[in-house]
Amino acid sequence: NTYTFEALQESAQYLLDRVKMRPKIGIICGSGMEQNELCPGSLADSLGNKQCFPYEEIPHFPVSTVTGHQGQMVFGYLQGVPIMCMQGRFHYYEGYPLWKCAMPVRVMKLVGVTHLIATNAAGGLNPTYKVGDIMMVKDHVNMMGFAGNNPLQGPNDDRFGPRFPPMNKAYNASLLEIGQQVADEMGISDIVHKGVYTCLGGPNFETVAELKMLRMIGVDAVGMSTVHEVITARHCDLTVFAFSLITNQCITDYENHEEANHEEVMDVGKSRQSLLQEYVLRIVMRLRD
Ligand SMILES: Cc1cc2[nH]c(=O)nc(N)n2n1
Repeated sequence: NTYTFEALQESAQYLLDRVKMRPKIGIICGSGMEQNELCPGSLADSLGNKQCFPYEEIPHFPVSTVTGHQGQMVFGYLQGVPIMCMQGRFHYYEGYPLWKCAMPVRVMKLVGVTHLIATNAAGGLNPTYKVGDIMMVKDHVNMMGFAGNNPLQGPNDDRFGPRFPPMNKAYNASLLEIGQQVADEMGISDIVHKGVYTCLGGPNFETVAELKMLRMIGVDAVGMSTVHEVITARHCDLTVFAFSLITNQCITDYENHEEANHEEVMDVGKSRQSLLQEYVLRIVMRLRD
């Protein structure tokens, strides 16, 4: 892991020198596999007097050579609340090691962020989930970690956190409560669920056999991000809330010849954009109070 504490301090300092605000909330805007931008330009655009920093401008940030679309760190105000928002993230399937994918979380920490809201697109494995539903993550299965692929492997820097961080309370209970209350307020509790998320390396989608196995171990939604960012966030003691937009229903029987097609997934993302923004905004407002 070439991102020493000092290197990441330089990344953070670069930003701190250029923005006056000191955000306490960091948002990772999901964009699963070039699918819908969960945190569309519009969320970042709706930030008041925002400042954008393309990743390649920030010292030590990974350069997204693969995806083509340049990610950026956006600072701005959401209804008066200072926010630091990652627009576009790094994925393992693009060729970045997990510690590279998760380094922006440590930069958020060094900028002074205390709360992380992570969003992603995921396949719905729980049969009660519909395309377009939201699943608040109540727990995760670190599938890649089972094989030892972990963002924290290698020497530990105690300035970030402990060598053996607990993960039993990774997803903050009061934030989950707030997420539920906001869903109730918005009258969308019929499409908001609480479930278990797992992250696979990708880039391929899963086979039926793999999905059956994941279902057996209690997974409700499957994606290719978020777990390593949350592990890194908990390591440095950020309070975490995460949710998935269900962009397709995982096919768990051999007779069903449907396939998640890109267009359908994009439409889902677009159709849910304003609802997701409203959802995140209300949660942010509650955090401020
Ligand atoms: C972003 C995303 C969406 C899906 N759908 C799926 O069935 N399996 C996945 N791994 N992912 N990941």
